[in-house]
Amino acid sequence: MRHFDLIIIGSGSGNSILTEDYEGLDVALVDGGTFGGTCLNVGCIPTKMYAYPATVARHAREVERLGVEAEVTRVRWREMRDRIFGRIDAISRGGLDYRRSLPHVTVYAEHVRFTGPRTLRTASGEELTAEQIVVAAGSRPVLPEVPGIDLPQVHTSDTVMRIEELPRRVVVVGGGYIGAEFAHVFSSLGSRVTQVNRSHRILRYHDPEIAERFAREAARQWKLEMGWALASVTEAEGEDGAVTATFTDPEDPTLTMQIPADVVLVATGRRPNTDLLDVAAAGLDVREDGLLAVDEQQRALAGGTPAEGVWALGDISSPYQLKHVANAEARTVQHNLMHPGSLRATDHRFVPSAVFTSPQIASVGMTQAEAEQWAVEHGTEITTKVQDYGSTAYGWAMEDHVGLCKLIAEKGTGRLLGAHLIGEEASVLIQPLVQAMSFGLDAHTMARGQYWIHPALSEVVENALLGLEVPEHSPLAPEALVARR
Ligand SMILES: Cc1cc2nc3c(=O)[nH]c(=O)nc-3n(C[C@H](O)[C@H](O)[C@H](O)COP(=O)(O)OP(=O)(O)OC[C@H]3O[C@@H](n4cnc5c(N)ncnc54)[C@H](O)[C@@H]3O)c2cc1C
Ligand SMILES: NC(=O)c1ccc[n+]([C@@H]2O[C@H](COP(=O)([O-])OP(=O)(O)OC[C@H]3O[C@@H](n4cnc5c(N)ncnc54)[C@H](O)[C@@H]3O)[C@@H](O)[C@H]2O)c1
Repeated sequence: MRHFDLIIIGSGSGNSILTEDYEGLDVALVDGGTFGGTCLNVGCIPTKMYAYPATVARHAREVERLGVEAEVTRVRWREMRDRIFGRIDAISRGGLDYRRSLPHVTVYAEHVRFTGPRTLRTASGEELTAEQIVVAAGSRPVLPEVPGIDLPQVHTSDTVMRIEELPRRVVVVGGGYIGAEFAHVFSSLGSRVTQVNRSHRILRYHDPEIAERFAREAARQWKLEMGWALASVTEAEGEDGAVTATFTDPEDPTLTMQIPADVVLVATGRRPNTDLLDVAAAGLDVREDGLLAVDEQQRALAGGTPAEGVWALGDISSPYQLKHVANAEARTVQHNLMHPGSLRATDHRFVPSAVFTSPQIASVGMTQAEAEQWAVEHGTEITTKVQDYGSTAYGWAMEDHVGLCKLIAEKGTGRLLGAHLIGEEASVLIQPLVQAMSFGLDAHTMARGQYWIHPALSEVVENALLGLEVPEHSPLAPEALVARR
């Protein structure tokens, strides 16, 4: 048995806790998977390194409307893959070597399970205890339990980015972030893609106006099938290496659909790794959705109250499943471990997210339906404005007929409640709106209290702000900015 001051389970966002402030502590960093976790190795970073060239290829395929003839003549998949993972694998290896080089850090490259409060057992049988434990053990893909799910042609986001060739035909199962991003990557690079979703809406947590616009664009780029659940995957007869994915209608299982494919990518959600950690042995609370229960200070809960010396962050305890949220929670834990007398809470008020497809999608705050409900509960009114990219000068330059910026605000104050964008660079355009919401800037002051570069695409945000029915003299507006307007 070995006792530590601090054990961190998970080298993804958990790894970033270890700054020089921790040099005086005896620390164990435990990870049974690839060092650096999901975002670096199999998540945000490699997907975006594929999504960018895919977007470039998509533009080349669609530039004819601007009077330019171009075509994608060849995609060198292996070269792209090796460039991407040449960079990523080196960062992962370098991170592991660096941690191993630190005298105060012991790295355990194995899985652990709880055997009691603040007591763990490694896969090789060693018992570890600590004064403080940080659980940052993440999540993993959920696979439907259907025949053929273990065939080598069936992939998840963990494996599909390392395949040898760009597949001719890809079936993407699932209509969430991961399904959408990979459908974009493979179809733009040249695979024939069919995306199949169980429900009749893709990107179901997005504002319906955005999700519908995306579904329209997706259906133009690849085949989109809604209302089918994966039933089985079988080896295709007479076609070497190919498979047939069979789907049934969840409302009438006698209705089936069969799609031939070279790769089936399953993107049907991710589940927190609480079950693999035996958190019950430590007496920790697990929510109905499988997340480890935490409070705003990131303290793990046991019987509804903070468990002594146990913290959690990221996908294991966060319903957002987003890296910037995991990072923010890691900063909270980093502070709280060192300052037990002045604990901080994580700010989860305005969490943005983006889908890196073509067009991109970005969103923060309430959808229109959520804002309407909020207004009823608070005895107030909302105002909304939808501004097309195509109504701005840069939108004309792009000959854009897709992009839109939808804003939702409180009528009486101009307080921004939600922002939802689809279109070119939506993930970048949204950031000033996140800033305004985070710092309480009202819509009119945001529009008129600063210059907007003409004729940049950001004018779509300016015009959307000006289109909201909000007061010019908001009670929220800071004095200095009112004077400047
Ligand atoms: C394909 C894909 C694309 C994504 N794209 C984006 C994006 O664009 N933007 C965004 O914000 N988010 C994105 N995400 C989500 C983001 O990757 C996660 O929210 C984030 O990485 C979670 O970080 P974490 O530290 O909680 O967990 P992880 O980074 O998963 O770290 C957990 C670590 O714990 C280890 N571990 C688990 N159980 C044990 C155990 N019992 N013993 C020892 N070690 C254990 C694992 O091996 C892993 O390394 C994406 C995810 C995927 C899958
Ligand atoms: N850009 C980003 O920020 C980004 C990118 C990728 C992933 N992520 C994170 O990863 C998480 C997981 O993403 P995801 O796309 O796997 O999950 P998700 O929950 O967003 O979507 C899963 C989809 O699969 C469908 N589905 C479920 N079971 C099915 C079945 N048997 N047959 C057919 N369809 C089925 C669901 O209807 C749903 O549309 C997300 O919640 C997100 O936070 C973020």
